Amino acid sequence: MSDTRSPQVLPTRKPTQHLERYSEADVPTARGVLKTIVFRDKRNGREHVALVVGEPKGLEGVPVRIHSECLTSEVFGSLKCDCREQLDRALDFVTQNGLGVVLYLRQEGRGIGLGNKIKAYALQSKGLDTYEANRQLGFADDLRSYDIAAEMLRSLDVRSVDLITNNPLKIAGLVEEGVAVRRRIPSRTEHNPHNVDYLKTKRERTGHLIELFAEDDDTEAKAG
Ligand SMILES: Nc1nc2c(ncn2[C@@H]2O[C@H](COP(=O)(O)OP(=O)(O)OP(=O)(O)O)[C@@H](O)[C@H]2O)c(=O)[nH]1
Ligand SMILES: [Zn+2]
Repeated sequence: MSDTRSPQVLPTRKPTQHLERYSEADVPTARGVLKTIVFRDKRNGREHVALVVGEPKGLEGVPVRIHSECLTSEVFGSLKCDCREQLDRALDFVTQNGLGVVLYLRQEGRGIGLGNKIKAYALQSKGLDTYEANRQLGFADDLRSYDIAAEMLRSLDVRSVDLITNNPLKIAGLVEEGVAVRRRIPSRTEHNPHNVDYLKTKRERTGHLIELFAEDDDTEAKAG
């Protein structure tokens, strides 16, 4: 992953306080020790996790991945999306860097939940794309909110973030919640025959900054 500078936008929204910092412990993993902090949402009891490497307190430009739960890929190895690989790459990055935070948010299926995501997959197997399937089920394209992530970052006293993402709406959502985003770090993953349409749809419908093919690099190089 390499750094791509983007201008910082000033925060706009008043901070919320929905989370209780509930528990924390050091957890040994194959990549090294991850300080694991659980936050509980007082509104619904949902538990979100901050995995912390190093001491980000008071620092600017902390590498941060805000990752939305995807049980199907992360636990069962589904090839329909690139979530598991994005999580793996982000954990590689922060552990090798010796500093960084991965926020693991329980917003499965962009917020519609596991059961509805599987309903959406059933519709996709009949030809709908990921957003059309959501709409047919009566949901908006993306139900996630970034107030939770912003609150977690405030609790960790992270001053500004270098965000590991391809999603410009995620950057905008965070800034709106008062997080200073210093730059974007692209989240590069491989495509496969099962997820290539999903990745293309994200790129076309929500402007995800994904390079899928070799010619994408050529186009960018020519444009630049
Ligand atoms: N509703 C729905 N959710 C999906 C589908 N495929 C993956 N997801 C969920 O999408 C979430 C990940 O969001 P993405 O839009 O892939 O990526 P992002 O987090 O917005 O952007 P990045 O930061 O670049 O990864 C996870 O919670 C997945 O469970 C789908 O077909 N339908
Ligand atoms: Zn996924």
